[in-house]
Amino acid sequence: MNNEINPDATGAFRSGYVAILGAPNAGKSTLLNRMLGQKLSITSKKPQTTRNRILGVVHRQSSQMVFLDTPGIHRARNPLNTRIVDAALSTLAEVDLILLVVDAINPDKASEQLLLEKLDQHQRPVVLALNKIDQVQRPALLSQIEHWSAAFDFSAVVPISAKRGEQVDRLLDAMEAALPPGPPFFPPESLTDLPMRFIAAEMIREKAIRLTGQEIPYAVAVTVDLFKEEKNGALARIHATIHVERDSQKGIVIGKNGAKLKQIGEAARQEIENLLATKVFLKLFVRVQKNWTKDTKALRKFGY
Ligand SMILES: Nc1nc2c(ncn2[C@@H]2O[C@H](COP(=O)(O)OP(=O)(O)OP(=O)(O)O)[C@@H](O)[C@H]2O)c(=O)[nH]1
Repeated sequence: MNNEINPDATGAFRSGYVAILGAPNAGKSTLLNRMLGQKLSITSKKPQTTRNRILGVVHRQSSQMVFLDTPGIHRARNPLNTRIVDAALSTLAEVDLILLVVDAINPDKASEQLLLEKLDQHQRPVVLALNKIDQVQRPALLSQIEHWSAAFDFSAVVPISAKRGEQVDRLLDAMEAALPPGPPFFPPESLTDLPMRFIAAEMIREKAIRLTGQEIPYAVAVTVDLFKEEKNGALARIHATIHVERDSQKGIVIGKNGAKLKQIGEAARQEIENLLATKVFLKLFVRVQKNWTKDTKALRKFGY
């Protein structure tokens, strides 16, 4: 065991895998980023931007939590959504604890009902985070706490603001208490075991979605075609392709005289440089792949 890890007074160290579940837009990515203290999962004002399972590790003095970030569970309407739901549900069998995030401003009753039914079958401890309390009046919050406490036998119900970081420590305390005793899975310095090329692809996808505003829907995927570290890691050469569904979307992503693509590349490059702590040469391409969100074969290629 590493010297930096100090078991609590009883000598018990707790560890476990944690699945983050919740309706689209509940704030799962924001909360995960807050807990990890570093931006890994992507956030956006539009729902359903998290399509991949992201593994991050939170180290505390007396516990270690390994997070599996899952996409929002909602009713599947096309093959992409079916895969999202399958991925989210299959995560439950692998974890020691489930963290359910609910948007306290706009609880998505249908999604949450579906979720609670699934959670019942899994017999795992569930901690409920009632998120976005910065936007909710106290009486409304109290009635929500009552509602959820009656709806399910949660290990704990903790009101939080992921955005402001309010009560997030209390949430981590409650989660820690619900974990089984056990040694840490990873050395303390590991924030994530995600390969860097995956992180790079996520950063580019986030910038493409953010910088094209409302014009580009979820029909955006990014593949990293080349990721080469040079000069003993002082430089990373990255070639990536932004895949869209239609010619019109390609035009939007490229922009007038290539201005938009340049902006996306610049923003993504800076973020990847910060994360890798190296200089990055980033080259972006845009490709039209008709109907990729409906095409199961294409989905597999993009890793969904
Ligand atoms: N007011 C407020 N807004 C929040 C809070 N936490 C998250 N949000 C906002 O809610 C929106 C959705 O947050 P995300 O973290 O992307 O939500 P998500 O659950 O990961 O969404 P999906 O990827 O669609 O599953 C973003 O605009 C966040 O800024 C909070 O505590 N308070």
